[in-house]
Amino acid sequence: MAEIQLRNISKRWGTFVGVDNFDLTIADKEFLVLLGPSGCGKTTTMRMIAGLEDATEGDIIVDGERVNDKEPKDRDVAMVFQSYALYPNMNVYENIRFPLKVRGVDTALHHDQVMQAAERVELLDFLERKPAALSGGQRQRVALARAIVRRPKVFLMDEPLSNLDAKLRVSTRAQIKNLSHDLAATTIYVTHDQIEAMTLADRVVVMKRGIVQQVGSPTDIYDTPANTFVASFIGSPAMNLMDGEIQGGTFRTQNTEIQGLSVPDGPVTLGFRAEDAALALDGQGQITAPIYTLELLGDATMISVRINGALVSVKSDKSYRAEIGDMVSISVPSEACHLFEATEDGKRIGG
Ligand SMILES: Nc1ncnc2c1ncn2[C@@H]1O[C@H](COP(=O)(O)OP(=O)(O)OP(=O)(O)O)[C@@H](O)[C@H]1O
Repeated sequence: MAEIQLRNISKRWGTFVGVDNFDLTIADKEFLVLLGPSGCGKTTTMRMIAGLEDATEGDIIVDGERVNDKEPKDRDVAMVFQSYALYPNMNVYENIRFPLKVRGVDTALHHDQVMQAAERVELLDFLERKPAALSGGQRQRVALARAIVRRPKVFLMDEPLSNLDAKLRVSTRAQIKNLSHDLAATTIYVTHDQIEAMTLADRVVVMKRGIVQQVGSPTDIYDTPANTFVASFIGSPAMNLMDGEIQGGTFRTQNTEIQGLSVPDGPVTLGFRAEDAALALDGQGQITAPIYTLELLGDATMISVRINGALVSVKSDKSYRAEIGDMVSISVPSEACHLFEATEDGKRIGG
């Protein structure tokens, strides 16, 4: 059992604010992903939970107990980093065993626990090897085995997949999800990769410049982004965003007219996802513009036009053929539209 409460925690270095007023309760066994661009404060948040960084303000409470003043080794957390952090002179067996020694676990239990952890991540054939003689994926599995060997209450993982190639990332991602489920540990996972966040998380926290932008399930965040920053960070491609004016329920901007929107008159940013729009083969769509680029994705063709200098994309059939410069018409149903204030990171106001 490990419920983690972060009560208004902040981290400042002088006047610089790394994390601002982070307030969230992470449920027992939850898989929480901290997502955001480089420098947004993800790692700092995690280091405060681990005790590697002091919180300037706020309380960190694990299972009802305030742990701010506890040493990292006295918090029941295991960390996995991007850089593996293995001991080069120890073989795989000794690397996995190390946390048991440090924590003073009864020596008689070590062998069984190491073997179980190694088996769990398919390393039994590599126990004698030193880290230098392992591939990146194998090294990351050693780091995982070392984290699970003593069955901590909390796992903290900082971009554990970012040194792996694309294929290994997918299989290791699946392994992490499965491990976390089986071990029933509370997991906090840091990434700047929105696909990792969406596939792994029970809940995602999207951060920007130290400030939480939105907390929600992957579906919430995808379907109802709280502002244009979240809308443009989640999804591949990101949500199409266009600046324009609403007048009498109709949105207008360059080459675009979308009716049936129920927000007050004035400037707005309108968004929609590529898969929620379609090519209007009869030419009667809401956006009509020349094709800027076409991308073959295998299962679909992505067609993009440019509106006020920004790319607006729509997914079409994989057999669709056209040339750059051909005129296309795109149908955008009003129900597919998200409306945001026309400001930087504009707040959601409708849709
Ligand atoms: N010891 C420190 N002193 C001053 N500023 C720091 C210190 N550590 C981190 N920062 C700053 O705090 C901000 C948040 O850093 P953090 O490492 O948490 O970001 P991140 O979201 O994890 O980024 P990345 O994905 O690049 O690891 C950054 O602007 C960083 O430069």
